[in-house]
Amino acid sequence: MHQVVLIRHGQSVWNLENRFTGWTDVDLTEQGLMEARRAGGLLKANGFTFDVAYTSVLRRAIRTMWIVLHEMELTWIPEYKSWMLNERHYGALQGLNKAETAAKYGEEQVQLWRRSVQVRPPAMDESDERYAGSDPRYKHLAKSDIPLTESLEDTERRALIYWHDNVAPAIWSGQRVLIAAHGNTLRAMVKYLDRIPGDGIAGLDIPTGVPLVYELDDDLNAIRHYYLGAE
Ligand SMILES: O=C(O)[C@@H](CO)OP(=O)(O)O
Repeated sequence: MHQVVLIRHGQSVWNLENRFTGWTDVDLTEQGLMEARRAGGLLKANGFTFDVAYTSVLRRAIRTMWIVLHEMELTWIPEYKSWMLNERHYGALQGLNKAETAAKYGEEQVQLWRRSVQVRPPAMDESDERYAGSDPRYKHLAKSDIPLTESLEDTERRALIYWHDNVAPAIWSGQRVLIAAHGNTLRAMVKYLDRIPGDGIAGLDIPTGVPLVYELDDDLNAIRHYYLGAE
């Protein structure tokens, strides 16, 4: 049996302010830092350990991974960062308040943007100062890979390329893997691991800073999953 532990970053400043975040690089709040410390402590107390860790290029996930590894006395293990594990790109909605946007466009429309598998939020313009193409961390990307908006399905496509190219081989080689990522990247992985068809994932939200343990068979099909230390 194989095992992989997924963790969504701790509460971020924009989680707290209820703003669409996506690729915006906001930091953790005090509560988020505490959630990450608690997660690391819980993993250690429950006998977990890791050989390798993966995260996005966004500081809320990176910092969560670092804190978890620090608490576990595992800061020495190899860690890899990739834009492919970034949060779903929220297009032109990035930065807007979710409640104000719902008041303007209606709850139903905002729910579609947030939780539909295929619907993309309104796209950002390339001339927008928030455009990721002007951020040095994405300068090595092909222009066609730099999103202007993404559906959950788009996010799933890139996250699974990363899974198949990097994570699955590590698991198969016997390494114990930690992935610190984001609400929608992890929803996309859960959708894949649990083979949830269509819009079946719509009602699933992943809490911040709680380790989600997946036990996998030799073909990396999920056998069971559980949250560690969740009430
Ligand atoms: O704003 C975001 O990027 C995400 C995660 O916080 O929000 P949502 O819950 O709408 O997917």
